[in-house]
Amino acid sequence: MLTVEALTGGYGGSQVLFGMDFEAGAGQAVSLIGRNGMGKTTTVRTLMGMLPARGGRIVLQGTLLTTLAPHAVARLGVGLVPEGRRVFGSLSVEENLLATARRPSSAKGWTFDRVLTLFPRLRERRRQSARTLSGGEQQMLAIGRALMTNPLLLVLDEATEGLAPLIRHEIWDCLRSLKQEGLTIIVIDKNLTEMASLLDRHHIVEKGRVVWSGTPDELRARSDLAHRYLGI
Ligand SMILES: Nc1ncnc2c1ncn2[C@@H]1O[C@H](COP(=O)(O)OP(=O)(O)OP(=O)(O)O)[C@@H](O)[C@H]1O
Repeated sequence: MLTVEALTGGYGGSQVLFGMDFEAGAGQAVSLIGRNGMGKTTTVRTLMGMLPARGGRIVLQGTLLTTLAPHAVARLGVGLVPEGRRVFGSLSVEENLLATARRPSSAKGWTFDRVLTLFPRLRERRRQSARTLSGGEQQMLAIGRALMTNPLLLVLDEATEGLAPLIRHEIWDCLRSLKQEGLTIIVIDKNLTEMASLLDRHHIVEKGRVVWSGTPDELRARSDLAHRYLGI
């Protein structure tokens, strides 16, 4: 579905990605984990076309993404829930959702009504401006906005950061049901235990490359890895 091969990139004079390699099969959920500053968000920005790749390839269902602009990547079916929940604060919940809406390609696609059914809290607050929502509600809105683009691949960068445990559980439940519907998911997150039941595979990122990958069970059995690469 998605293949990232030997990807290099960075900002101006500083190289951050030194040959990222990973895959997400159709309908799989995979993680990028690792300590701060190791290149996870930079990988996401490069995948989305927000930063140019300097080398390597990103291929989505046979299409090379590496040279495409962000709007073209989004149109091919990659939906991003960015770090820091960037919703439009002055717009209402409804306006935020309609701003990214794309006509569903099938009857099963995401519509305004379906997103509000997934997140009933947003239905109650549909006319409220986004900046007055709680952190958890803004995160639900950020996920809802990404779903309104009817993605094939959903990428979540620290989607549960700073949220209360109960709200985090709601978000994981939502991601599990999206996966059951066949969506492919990439998550960057620090909650290893909570994400385990969603994920098929973890990828540990260290200094701009994947240094280990395996199932959540395999990671659980390797406390040395968690200590060395995740600082746990
Ligand atoms: N806009 C930028 N300009 C220059 N350097 C940047 C920029 N954004 C990030 N970096 C640097 O790139 C490196 C990787 O950052 P990145 O955000 O990809 O890490 P990360 O693994 O996602 O960590 P975190 O969990 O802290 O977000 C860091 O050294 C960071 O300081």
